[in-house]
Order: sequence, then C-alpha cells, then structure tokens
Amino acid sequence: MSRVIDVRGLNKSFGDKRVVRDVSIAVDEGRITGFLGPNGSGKTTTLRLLCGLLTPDSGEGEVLGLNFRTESSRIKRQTGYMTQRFSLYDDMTINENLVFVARVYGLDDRADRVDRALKRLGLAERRDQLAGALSGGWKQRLALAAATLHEPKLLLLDEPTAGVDPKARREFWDEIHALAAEGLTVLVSTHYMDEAERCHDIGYILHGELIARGTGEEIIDRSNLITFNGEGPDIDHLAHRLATQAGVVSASAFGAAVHVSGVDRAALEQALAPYRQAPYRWTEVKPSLEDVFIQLMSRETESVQEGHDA
Ligand SMILES: Nc1ncnc2c1ncn2[C@@H]1O[C@H](COP(=O)(O)OP(=O)(O)OP(=O)(O)O)[C@@H](O)[C@H]1O
Repeated sequence: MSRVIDVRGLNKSFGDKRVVRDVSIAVDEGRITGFLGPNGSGKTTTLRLLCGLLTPDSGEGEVLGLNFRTESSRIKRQTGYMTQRFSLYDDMTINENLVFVARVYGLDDRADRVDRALKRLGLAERRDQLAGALSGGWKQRLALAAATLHEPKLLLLDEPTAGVDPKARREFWDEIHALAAEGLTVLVSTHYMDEAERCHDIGYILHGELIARGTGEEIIDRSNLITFNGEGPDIDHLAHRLATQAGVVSASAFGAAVHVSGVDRAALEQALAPYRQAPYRWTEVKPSLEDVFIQLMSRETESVQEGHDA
C-alpha cells in the first residue's frame, strides 16, 4: 500500500488569524480519513491545502508522489473535490450536467464516461431529470458522479451529506467504500457520528491543530475516558444535574439511559455517589466515539475560557 499524502508542518493564516497550525498528516492509498471538529476549526481549509486549492504559508511534503507546494496543478488534476454546497446547474438535467463537467475538464470519451458514472451511481434511469428537481440524496450522488468523472486518485468531500436522510447517507457511504476498495483515497470532513464511524481513520481538529489521529478504536483507547451508563426514572433531569458536577466531562441522555463521562475516576465516582442506589442502575461501558469527541470539544470551552490566542 503506497502513501498518498505525507505532509509535515502545514500552516495557514488568513490575515492575523491562524487557521491551520503545524498539521502533519500521512494517509495511505485506499484509506477513508474523516476530519472532525467544531465549526470553524479548520477542516475545510486543511482539505483545500492538501489538494493544492489553497497555498500554505509553510509546510512540506508530497501528495500523490508530487511536491505539494510546487506541483499543485498536477495534484489538482488527479483530485476530485465535492464542496459543501451543491454546485451543479439546477436547470440542466443530470446527463447535461455531467456532459458539461466532462467538457470543462477536457475529458476524452465523454459519452462513455458519463454512461459509466450514471450506471455506477444508479442515476441512469433519471438521466433526463432536472438536477433542481432531485432530492438531497440524489443531488449528492450527482455531485459525487461529477467529482469522480475524471477518475481521480484522491477525493475530497466537504460535509458531503449535510441535510441528507440516513438511508441516502448510508447508500452514499456504500459507494465511497466501493471507490476506496478500488484504490481511491478519500478525505472527508463531517459532523456526523455515523459518518465518522464509517471512516477507516479519523483526525480531530481543534483551533487548527490536529489533536487526535488514528482509527476510531485507537482514539477511544487513547482518550482515557471513563463512561458509565445509568438507567432509572427521570433521566433527563438526572443528566442535567450531573452535567454540572465536578469530575463530569459530559452527561447526556440517550433515550431511557444517561451516559456520564469523565477522566478522573475518583471524581466521577463522587459525582455519581448520590445516585448509586435503587431505582438507579449503573454499568461501566466502553466510551463511544461521540463521548470522546464531546470530551475533545470540551477542551475548546476550556481554552476559550483561558483566552486562546487567535
Ligand atoms: N478565505 C478565507 N478568508 C478568511 N477567513 C477564512 C477563509 N476561509 C476560512 N476562513 C476562516 O478560517 C476558519 C476555519 O474555517 P474552515 O472553513 O476551515 O473551518 P471548518 O472546520 O471547515 O468549519 P465548518 O465545520 O463550519 O465547515 C474560520 O474562522 C473561517 O471563518
């Protein structure tokens, strides 16, 4: 398996605002890497730097075996990019949109390429429908068809399924995995837990820094987070009360249960002590990825309170 991205010390500022801070990242061929983090943490900017759409202030390394600073135009030609907003033409059909994209890229065998993309993404029967008349899920498929029409080696997806229903999201991700199985390397920014769980690897970005990296399992193991699952009456109020206790990083209701997490076992036990009796039932559970991300995000609140330099 070859290394598709190997970049070190990436920095980017807009004016006096540092948006990406010393990011180093390595990604192997055929891997799907998800970038998570709060709004404005630098996910989109990092993706754009890696494919040469933005020029970094500093950093070195290779993307697709090319120098990512001096050969960005060659990298761009082998990269597909799907932006957050639907960027195709509502008043053109699916087919017309794809033919148009093929022309803009100057692709050969246009009709064949478009046919293959339509078949692959299950769009063939809808080829004459106006893009503007499609539901969110079908629009995303069309956008994916357009972004992969030139058969890129690297695919960047910026919050690809925002506002798309779970079934369409699942199908979209099945397709992403099929593409990855053929060797396409995928970088995706997302806020959705189910998407994070479908990535091979995850990077968590906070204030432009890559503060956690690895598989979901590795990130959970390294978090040192302790989580208890509690059941009993009036769970919503219990979650609310526990959330403000010392030693509790997060307390959230999930249906009829509450997930309470912390990093200091003694302090967490102390917070739970008043409720360690009937009718409440507690079991220690493995933290979920969501529990860990909430903990990572709580560092943001702390650093804002401490006056993080912008
Ligand atoms: N072209 C630009 N000029 C100035 N500031 C920018 C530019 N692009 C992004 N920013 C700022 O950089 C910061 C990081 O933005 P970015 O879009 O990378 O974050 P993000 O993590 O992708 O956020 P979201 O989850 O909301 O999409 C934000 O404060 C944003 O306002």
